[in-house]
Amino acid sequence: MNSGELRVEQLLYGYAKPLFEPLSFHARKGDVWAVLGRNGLGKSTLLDTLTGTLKPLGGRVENKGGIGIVAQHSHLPFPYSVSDVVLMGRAQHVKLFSQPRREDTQRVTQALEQLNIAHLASNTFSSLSGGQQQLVMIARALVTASQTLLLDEPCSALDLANQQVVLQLISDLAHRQQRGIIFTTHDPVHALQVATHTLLLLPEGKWLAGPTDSIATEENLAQAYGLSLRKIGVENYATPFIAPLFTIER
Ligand SMILES: Nc1ncnc2c1ncn2[C@@H]1O[C@H](COP(=O)(O)OP(=O)(O)OP(=O)(O)O)[C@@H](O)[C@H]1O
Repeated sequence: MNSGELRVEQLLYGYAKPLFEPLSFHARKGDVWAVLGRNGLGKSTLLDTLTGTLKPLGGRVENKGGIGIVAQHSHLPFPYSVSDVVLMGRAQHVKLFSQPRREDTQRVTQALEQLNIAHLASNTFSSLSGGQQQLVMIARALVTASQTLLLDEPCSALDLANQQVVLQLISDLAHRQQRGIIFTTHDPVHALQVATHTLLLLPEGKWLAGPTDSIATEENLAQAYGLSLRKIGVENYATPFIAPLFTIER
């Protein structure tokens, strides 16, 4: 197994009983996996199981190179500055009670610049908006050594432009740095834009996993969301949009 790989075999996960039929998929380095599915179906619980926070009820999760996670919401108990929060991502590199090296602080500055939040470096993390906090936690993930990164709804609090910044970073992390990425989202367009592979969680414990083109089809998405929808192409633009065929009654 290569660094940055994550293999899930016959995994049963959940709380009192499994949420899904045995789940198997293989995220290789350089892959971007999107996890799609309705509210409360088990996306966050899956990520918690992959990191080992939650014990599997059966089956196996194998990983090489370490797993880092960007949670949906982060509460920090002390008034840390934004740059300190990102520096925590270098914990494996900075020895306890020693000063960070120049390389560590450079990486932190670079990550803040990549996310267009360098101007917030000395602000207190808890004083930021939800979306700004989300960007800081993604910056922290950028500077970690973990070769597999899990991101729980990384775009949920972001405006349209910042969603694209984060999706571009996800793509860069996979393709340029050859990390393995798994992210959850409620927007199937995000999967179509950046995910090489998709895990689609369906009702009644069913699931589908494989290359995004073959999984995120109109038919499968309609089944997942219980809604008719169409993929609509835009000229000179690679990614189709998803339009729900739903009319609001007035
Ligand atoms: N600590 C817990 N103990 C028992 N059941 C839980 C616990 N946390 C979550 N659940 C249940 O597990 C199921 C999956 O929850 P999870 O948070 O993984 O869903 P999700 O797909 O991430 O949802 P959303 O899209 O709304 O964020 C839900 O039915 C939820 O009520």
